[in-house]
Amino acid sequence: MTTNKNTIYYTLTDEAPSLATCSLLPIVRTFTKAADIDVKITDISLAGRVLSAFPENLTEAQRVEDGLAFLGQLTQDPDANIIKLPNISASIPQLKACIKELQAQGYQVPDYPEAPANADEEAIKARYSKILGSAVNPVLREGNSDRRAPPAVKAYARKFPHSMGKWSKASRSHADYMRDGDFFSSEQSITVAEPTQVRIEFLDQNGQVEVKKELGLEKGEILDSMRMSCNALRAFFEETLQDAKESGVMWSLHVKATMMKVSHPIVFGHAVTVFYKDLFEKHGELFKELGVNPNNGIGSVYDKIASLPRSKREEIEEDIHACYENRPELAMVDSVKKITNLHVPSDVIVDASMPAMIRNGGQMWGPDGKPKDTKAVMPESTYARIYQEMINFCKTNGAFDPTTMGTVPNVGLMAKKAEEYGSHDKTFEIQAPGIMRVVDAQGTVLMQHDVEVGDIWRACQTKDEAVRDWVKLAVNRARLSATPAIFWLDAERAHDMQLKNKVEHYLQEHDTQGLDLHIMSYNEAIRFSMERMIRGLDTISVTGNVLRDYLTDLFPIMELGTSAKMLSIVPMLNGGGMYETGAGGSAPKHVQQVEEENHLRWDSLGEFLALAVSLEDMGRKQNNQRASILAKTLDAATGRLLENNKSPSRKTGELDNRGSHFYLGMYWAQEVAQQQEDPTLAAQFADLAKTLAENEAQIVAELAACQGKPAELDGYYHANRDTVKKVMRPSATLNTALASV
Ligand SMILES: NC(=O)C1=CN([C@@H]2O[C@H](COP(=O)(O)OP(=O)(O)OC[C@H]3O[C@@H](n4cnc5c(N)ncnc54)[C@H](OP(=O)(O)O)[C@@H]3O)[C@@H](O)[C@H]2O)C=CC1
Ligand SMILES: O=C(O)CCC(=O)C(=O)O
Ligand SMILES: [Mg+2]
Repeated sequence: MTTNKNTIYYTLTDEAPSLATCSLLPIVRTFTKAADIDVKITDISLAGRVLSAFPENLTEAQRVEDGLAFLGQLTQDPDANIIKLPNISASIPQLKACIKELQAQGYQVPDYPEAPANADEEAIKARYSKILGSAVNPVLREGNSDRRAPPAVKAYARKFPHSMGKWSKASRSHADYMRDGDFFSSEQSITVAEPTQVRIEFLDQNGQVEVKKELGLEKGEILDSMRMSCNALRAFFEETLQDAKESGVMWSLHVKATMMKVSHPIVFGHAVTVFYKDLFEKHGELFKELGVNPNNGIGSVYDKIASLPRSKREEIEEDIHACYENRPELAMVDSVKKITNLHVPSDVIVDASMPAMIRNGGQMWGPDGKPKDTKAVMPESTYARIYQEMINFCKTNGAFDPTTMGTVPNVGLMAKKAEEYGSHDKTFEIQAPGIMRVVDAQGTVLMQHDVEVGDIWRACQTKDEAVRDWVKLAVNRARLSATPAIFWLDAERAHDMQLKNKVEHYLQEHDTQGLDLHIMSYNEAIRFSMERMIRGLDTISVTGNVLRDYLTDLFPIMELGTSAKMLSIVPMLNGGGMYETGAGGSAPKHVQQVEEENHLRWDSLGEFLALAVSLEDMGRKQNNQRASILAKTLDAATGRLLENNKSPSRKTGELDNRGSHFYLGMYWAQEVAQQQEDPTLAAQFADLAKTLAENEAQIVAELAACQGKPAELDGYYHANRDTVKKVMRPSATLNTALASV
């Protein structure tokens, strides 16, 4: 691998962020080339990953580099400097749609074989399984996570607060979770003293052993195992549905089928077959023949029945509608298009969906398009309880106030596929009654669970090195921000107690004098943080991987309206840096708005913040003074952009993503032109600063003129880059000004 120390690797991803990149990069490169920095695009989009997985199916000209493999290696390089935008963590329906689009464009990639009929199809499925779900982040995140709202961003939220729904004390919204039979209630955990080999085995009722997986564990590594009972899960869904029906509250499901890519789609599938029980009972045989997969949502039924004769299809559709009669109202993703919460597993993703509901006064959208109180069902009680705590808090204290509230940054454990990130190949849906167990080389049983058909069993690994680095990061962050830091570790969780030992041990490696560090259970920790937050005080949350994911949407969405405005840094274990843009996803709804009205409401603030720290790092590590100047001036420009409220508006016709990029470019050019550390550099940008300021009205008008009409992108997952460039760069005046530098 040849890498250049003066290169920033900027990822090309999917949906809204990839559109934004087409407009932002030409501006960024205008600046970075003055510091001899190359900003290179690396394709890790879903379509790019599909294409690179099947080179033999493509012509020479169609083949693409495996961007993810390249960046995966780069993460080990101490000079790595990567800017990572959010990418699609694909559900099966998203993957299939992407494949279909590529095939229509002439790429002969194979169909996704849901039920492989032979060895070839097995092999194809195995290749695709590496692309499904959270397939990018665990590979690139070779470090722990440091996510926070910089002071300028907090100041912006205080000056221009987003709207918050009102919380009524009489709200009936609540989180509902399993009280027994879930992963939480069965979790076991060990730490191995020395490097060792273990086997994950299934022991059937006849005493036959099947080795499911062999694992090498490092010294000090933590291994967890847990079981979710299928019967308990289904009974729980049925109870929650009946309870919601009787009490007249809406029902919604919140899982993370992308990150927990094996276990949560199965959980989602059970919700579908319990909610539409009568339908699946009546048509079970036919659905099996048609290949309906409830784990893909009720959308899978609609897909598969499309080929049936009209009368049969209508009968089934009527049976679907009949299910709604006996069930509570179901939360909707799009009530106009009749897309429910159970349509596809990637539409409602808990990290974003629960905060959105809480921000909205505890309500979600009902089938009639009206906001309603809802029962938010999250089977895994491990994490669901924090949402109930926040709901209780809002019922008592009212909605949070963005103009006065403090902030809760996060230091999250995720390096080296920590915790759930590494669970995919160690998660099993049980096929027969028996025992799942972890056995060492000597045959000693280290952990075991009785299991029944349909249960989900999973194991997770956490490396000692990752924990040690996480503790260090927490101590440094607490010191740098002079803020109390809470380790969220639950005394009732076996895994957390293993972690606690390590935390206590590794804290001794640091000077913690004067720091305010605590270890608290999740409920205590969230209450403590919220109590402080409404008094304007800040509290760092130091958490495991799933809470990292959940909290870095939950708090920012209350504080800033969106997690897109977070600074999100991954200091890599080997010394390199990855700078993520915000803490949110790829905003599919935003693309729809572009297609319909040519307005992109994506806020690139996360990209601006990430680029500034990336340049700062480049300046320091490569001794590139111009990079340091660009970092400082970019920060100042971002501050002005926030101060003057030049962020994208949600409304078509008003300033959008492209307009905010123009303002960033103008302010940045002005800041560079004004600085005195490097007069040659200042002179280089004086003309641009002047031209952009003089043509501000003209450029803004050109950027507004294109809006209000549909925009054709020639593809969704694999849009034509030239077409997208035209759509995203409609101002001739701006383009000419940039080209002249
Ligand atoms: N780091 C990563 O790679 C991540 C990837 N994902 C992936 O993203 C996709 C969508 O996930 P989803 O759970 O819907 O979450 P998103 O964060 O994409 O969307 C939730 C909502 O957040 C708001 N939002 C997010 N980013 C921005 C932004 N930059 N500017 C303005 N508003 C923003 C939008 O609200 P509004 O509609 O009100 O404008 C959006 O509809 C999935 O494929 C998921 O797998 C998700 C999280 C992280
Ligand atoms: O890896 C993923 O699928 C999602 C990651 C995510 O949501 C996050 O890091 O906040
Ligand atoms: Mg997230």
